[in-house]
Amino acid sequence: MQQKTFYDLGLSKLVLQGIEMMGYVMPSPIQEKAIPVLLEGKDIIGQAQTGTGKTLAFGSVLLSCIEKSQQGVQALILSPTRELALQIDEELRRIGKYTRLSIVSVYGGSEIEKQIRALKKGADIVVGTPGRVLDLMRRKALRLDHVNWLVLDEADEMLNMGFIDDIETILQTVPEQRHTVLFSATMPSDIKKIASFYMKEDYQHIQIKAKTMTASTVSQYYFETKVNRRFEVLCRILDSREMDNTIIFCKTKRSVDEVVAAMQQKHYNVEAMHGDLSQNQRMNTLRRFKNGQIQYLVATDVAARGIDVDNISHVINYELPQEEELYIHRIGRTGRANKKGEAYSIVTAREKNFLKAIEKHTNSHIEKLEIPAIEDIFDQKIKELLFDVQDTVLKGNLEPFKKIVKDIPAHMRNDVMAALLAMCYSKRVGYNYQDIKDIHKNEQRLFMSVGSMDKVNVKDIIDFFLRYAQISKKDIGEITIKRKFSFANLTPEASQKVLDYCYNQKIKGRRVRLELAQEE
Ligand SMILES: Nc1ncnc2c1ncn2[C@@H]1O[C@H](COP(=O)(O)OP(=O)(O)OP(=O)(O)O)[C@@H](O)[C@H]1O
Ligand SMILES: [Mg+2]
Repeated sequence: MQQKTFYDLGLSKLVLQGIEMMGYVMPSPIQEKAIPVLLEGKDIIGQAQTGTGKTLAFGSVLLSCIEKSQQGVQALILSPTRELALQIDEELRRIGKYTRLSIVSVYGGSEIEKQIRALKKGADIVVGTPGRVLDLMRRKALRLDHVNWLVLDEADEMLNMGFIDDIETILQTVPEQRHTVLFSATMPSDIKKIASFYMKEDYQHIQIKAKTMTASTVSQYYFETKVNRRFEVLCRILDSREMDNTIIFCKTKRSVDEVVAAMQQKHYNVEAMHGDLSQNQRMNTLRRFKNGQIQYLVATDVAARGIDVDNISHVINYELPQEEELYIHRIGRTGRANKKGEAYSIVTAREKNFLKAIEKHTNSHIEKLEIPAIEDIFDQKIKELLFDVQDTVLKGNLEPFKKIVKDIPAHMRNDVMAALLAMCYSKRVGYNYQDIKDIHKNEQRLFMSVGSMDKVNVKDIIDFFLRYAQISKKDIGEITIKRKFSFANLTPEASQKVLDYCYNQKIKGRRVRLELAQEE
């Protein structure tokens, strides 16, 4: 059977024009199946893997069916987060570019007055988060009595405990004679039961069956490590791989902040994303991430559902999520619209069982990888360096430098080139190659020492700091070891270096404390 094009589905001419402008030719499987049924007027639960175009599946139908009228809001789309509401709004505007329907999005953390004014001007479609929708209803700025289409995006999340009361209240004011449309990549059976309660009896569950529940284009791996080595493993992954945009997920806001601070100390281009940040900060961060100004985003699960950034090459679970479903949504931020992506999870021995449960639940294979070695980091960084060299050659304007090269005796050029590479290398990674090898060797010993105060091998630690901070023994005066360490008489720069190091490795706050005291 020949695959259908968008023209075969029954969408309106203006919507087809919009889709054409977006550059899409073939509908995805969920679009092909769901659009005709929705156009017939049936209620549906649409379930398909992450990144397979569910937004356009419902968006194109709403925009085809709704006609401009003065009656009030005709469609309400609810989403669990502000970012997602805004993203749906943007996608609808692209699809509906030629329809002249007015779309207003409403979400918390943003000036309500502005949203009230926008609604007053007349909205055909409203996209919003439940909290803000309720608020606007109570202020009588948003009336839902002409709503004919109700869409719950990320339906299972919306019908979950956290949102259900709000959804119930909203539903009581939406006319019963309406189309109810639910979409998500996941639909646990207990939630499906709740869902059916809100839908017409003859609703259809349209499910695009795939071998796995996780996106087929995402390869999944895990690294096993000890709890206190998580950050080190994260850095090794980041340093040994070629990555575009990458999202790193943590369980709590606090660990997001900790990871971001530690990464920034190491000069990664990284920002945080979680619910405690202001709406402006969140929007700003997401925008900069989307246009590539930020390479790494460390986030809680607020960024797990629905967020569509097209150049995310990797997702890393710094910590596993609470639920199996969330794993599916998290790693679904990569491998979207048929692109390839990779997902890594950093797990401890204790979490292995849960990882196995995720594998079983999603019917996917999560392959174990060895923690990247220093040599892997070396290979990757040299590759990046040589790439930059190539770029510089292409850009040209090297005449003054070429003159110098000419003067270097031929038999020395190899050495000089190697030295130049070594210099660039140490600049790029912060230390020279031999040193990193030693640091990592000692670091392991240090980590072992961290656990038990009594057995700390003081000499190892001191040697290690001497090497790292590139200071000589004479820079250090007395070292007192009581219940705390005290490095007396360090030069301020040396102190700073040691402090930076401690901070990086998150020894700070653990049982070993290094106290740096200046001479009195
Ligand atoms: N027919 C199509 N051809 C190519 N790209 C498409 C098509 N339909 C949608 N897309 C694009 O694919 C990307 C993913 O779509 P969308 O965000 O709707 O996925 P989703 O199924 O809702 O995923 P999630 O479960 O993560 O919310 C978007 O950038 C969208 O514009
Ligand atoms: Mg979606």
